[in-house]
Amino acid sequence: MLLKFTKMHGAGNDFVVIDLISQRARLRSRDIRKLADRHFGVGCDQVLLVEPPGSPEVDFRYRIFNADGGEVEQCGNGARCFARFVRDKKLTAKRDISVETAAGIIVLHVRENNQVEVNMGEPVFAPEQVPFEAPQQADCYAVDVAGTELELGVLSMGNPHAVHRVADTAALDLDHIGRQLESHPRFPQRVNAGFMQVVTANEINLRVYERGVGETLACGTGACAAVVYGLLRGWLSDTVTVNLPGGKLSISWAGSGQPVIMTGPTATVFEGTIRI
Ligand SMILES: N[C@@H](CCC[C@H](N)C(=O)O)C(=O)O
Repeated sequence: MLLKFTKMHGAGNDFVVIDLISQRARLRSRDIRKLADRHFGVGCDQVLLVEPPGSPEVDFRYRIFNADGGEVEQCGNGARCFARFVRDKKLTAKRDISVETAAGIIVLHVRENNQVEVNMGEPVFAPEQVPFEAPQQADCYAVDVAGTELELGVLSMGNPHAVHRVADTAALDLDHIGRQLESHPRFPQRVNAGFMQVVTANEINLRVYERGVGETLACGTGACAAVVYGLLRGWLSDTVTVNLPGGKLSISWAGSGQPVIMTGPTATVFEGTIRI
């Protein structure tokens, strides 16, 4: 079967986006892994599926698969590319687009300058909902990772995140520590592992070892999680520029009971067809 796709990225976090409204296909886990493979396929961190809505309350259904073939609940950079894609393909003319994800409904707003603002919903801290094994909820947790005790913020942005503050993100051996944290036994569904350096109260540097992928050039939900954790610890103010290896995101959070708002760029790289 020939499948049409679009290659996109948001701050370097790259995607193969597939329109399953205008074409029909059933993608198996091995098809996703092939699409994501940087040598034998197209290459991406995540495959995003654009599907018709399951209910009249929303405009589209948005499904996300990591490069390892596993379906996941949320992807922030992907959400921005999703909004750009459905407008470029004329699947909608709306600037406010509501989409159903495995983590609930999120709302995407396409600005005049093509930057997309996403209401990512409220962060969730209850350990059992992350999920994370802990006797009770706390602002931070001491977790032994490969023989080193790390102080971690743990929360869900629809998907699980652990965040650790470091003095210098450039000095990290992320492949080692990120891999160990991603599959730590206290995270039964594994975790996205973020390492943040506070530059000022309005700026951080962040590197993320993503669950099911490895280090990515940017992680939107990871940026949200880092800012939420930094704000709760009193290190950050309510609007923060997050410098990631592939670009910048702006994250705002007004505190408990409020949604996290993420703004950032999107880009289309090329379009193609692949035999699956
Ligand atoms: N790149 C993402 C997150 C993608 C999913 C993640 N790897 C997971 O397994 O939860 C983003 O921009 O948020």
